[in-house]
Amino acid sequence: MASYFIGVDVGTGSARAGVFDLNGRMVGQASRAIEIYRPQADFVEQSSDNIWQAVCNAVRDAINQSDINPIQVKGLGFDATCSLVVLDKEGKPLTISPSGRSEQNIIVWMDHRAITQAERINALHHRVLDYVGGIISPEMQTPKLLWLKQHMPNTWANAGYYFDLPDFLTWRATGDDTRSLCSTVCKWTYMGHEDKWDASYFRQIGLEDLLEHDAAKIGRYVKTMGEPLGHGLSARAASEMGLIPGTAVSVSIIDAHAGTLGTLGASGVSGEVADFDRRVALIGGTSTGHMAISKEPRFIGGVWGPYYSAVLPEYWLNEGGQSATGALIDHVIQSHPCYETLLTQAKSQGQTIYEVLNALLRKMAGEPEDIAFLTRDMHILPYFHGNRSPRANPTLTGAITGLKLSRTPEDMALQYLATIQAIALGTRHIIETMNQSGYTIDTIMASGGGTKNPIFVQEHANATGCAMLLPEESEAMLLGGAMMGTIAAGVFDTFPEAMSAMSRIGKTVTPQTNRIKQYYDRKYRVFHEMYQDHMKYRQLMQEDA
Ligand SMILES: Nc1ncnc2c1ncn2[C@@H]1O[C@H](COP(=O)(O)OP(=O)(O)O)[C@@H](O)[C@H]1O
Ligand SMILES: O=C(CO)[C@@H](O)[C@@H](O)COP(=O)(O)O
Repeated sequence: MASYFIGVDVGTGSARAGVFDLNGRMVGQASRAIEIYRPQADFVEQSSDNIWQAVCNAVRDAINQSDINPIQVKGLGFDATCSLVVLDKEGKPLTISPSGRSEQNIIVWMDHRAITQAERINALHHRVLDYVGGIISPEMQTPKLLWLKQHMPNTWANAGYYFDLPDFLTWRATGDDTRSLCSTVCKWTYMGHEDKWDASYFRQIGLEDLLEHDAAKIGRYVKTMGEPLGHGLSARAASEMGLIPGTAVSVSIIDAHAGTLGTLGASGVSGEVADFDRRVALIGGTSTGHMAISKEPRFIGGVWGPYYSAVLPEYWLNEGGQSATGALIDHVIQSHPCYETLLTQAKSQGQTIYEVLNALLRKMAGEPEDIAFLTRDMHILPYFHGNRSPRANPTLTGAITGLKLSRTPEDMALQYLATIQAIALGTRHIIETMNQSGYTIDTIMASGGGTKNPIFVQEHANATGCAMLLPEESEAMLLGGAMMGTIAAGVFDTFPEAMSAMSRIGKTVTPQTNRIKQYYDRKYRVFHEMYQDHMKYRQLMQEDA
């Protein structure tokens, strides 16, 4: 009987499961929506019970769809967004919300309630900040924990566990509360290269209580991805998922990092080999992550990391990112007066709204090579949810120039295109910054929901001048999770082995023409000027105050 491996991926909008064979071919897949609450501006919350239920249902559906016997499943790997889960001492959900509802027990990664706490931490210039790009982000866990301590003393007093969402999932699956090196290094300031928490940091920021009892609440045991947890799947979780108790479960990973496992080492039919200095993995979902790895630590201001062994053992990860990309595209189109009309049209044609907008752009341009030029007079500064990299400023905001008194579908298509182009220019800015610090990136290994969109992919190639390599298996996060399951089950010994057996390049998209390159060079200048103008406005208004 053939063996199969399951990857579970919890993104911002849904929980997904995929069943894979040892060649990395997916034989079954399912997805379930998850709830999201926004009780006030900058607050974004979820429920760990709701997410666990969605995970179990997705796993059951994926197995049914794949038509395999659960006994053939030999290993599982979980990935998820790096959101903060809070449980009481019995392991029950504990509120983190102004609503007071215990179901709302997750502060989602994109929540910006802790901007003040992050600023306070940054003012201390502690050495752990050297390992997060020089500036801690309110999207990371220690500012959020500080916010909780200051604003929700009851929750603070009653909390028994603080988990990164991926680690919550493996704890719920196995009963083992070991934490992942990926989450703890990337989001919790664990010093992976020294294999310890830095007590002086926790003391300085006022969270020294978290290190009591061997840091039991935030991570007493920290292990590398691929290591098996406890005795595998517990009887309870196995019955919830329709699997066999004892099935191997790997230490978890963050979603973008699983996408990196699923793509960064992929080989190609034309003999492409993985040169990690030249490759960046781009995971385009609600946000976008830009992941590059090196043998030596590279300290790049405004780019998260260097993170030791956060994706591949003994490699340092530099993680660039944009906090709102898919979320920004959706925000711009959903805010347009033509949204409902185009959505109805898309549904009646059995298409997505992106397909309808892409078709409209093709019609407006005449030739596919002319699409980029449609926005000569429309430019967007894409910092609607701050800038994660390389400016590392969560307080920045967005801007659009070139608006008219127009409310036509064509006008909506232009705003949609200009948004994609601005996001692509943000990626160019991040790659340029990485290339000033030792990388020679000219190849983007692309995955995530945004890369289902051919215009998103083509405009990223045009704006950056890089080749976009799309994996044969588009669900790269699920594949990365399944790879971890193969290692936990002892099928492969190392990630490079699993990567070369299970991931392949499917398609390459290259920049279109030299004329488009020159056009994007000009748009890139506008992109920078818009930021400078934005800062000038701020300065002017501060003088006014
Ligand atoms: N079929 C599609 N065509 C174009 N864009 C898509 C498609 N599906 C998803 N997207 C884009 O991808 C984003 C979500 O990506 P996804 O990887 O599913 O998200 P997450 O992992 O954050 O839950 C959406 O906001 C949307 O912009
Ligand atoms: O911070 C990170 C990754 O390190 C977040 O952007 C990430 O977890 C959110 O992922 P999605 O955009 O939902 O795929």
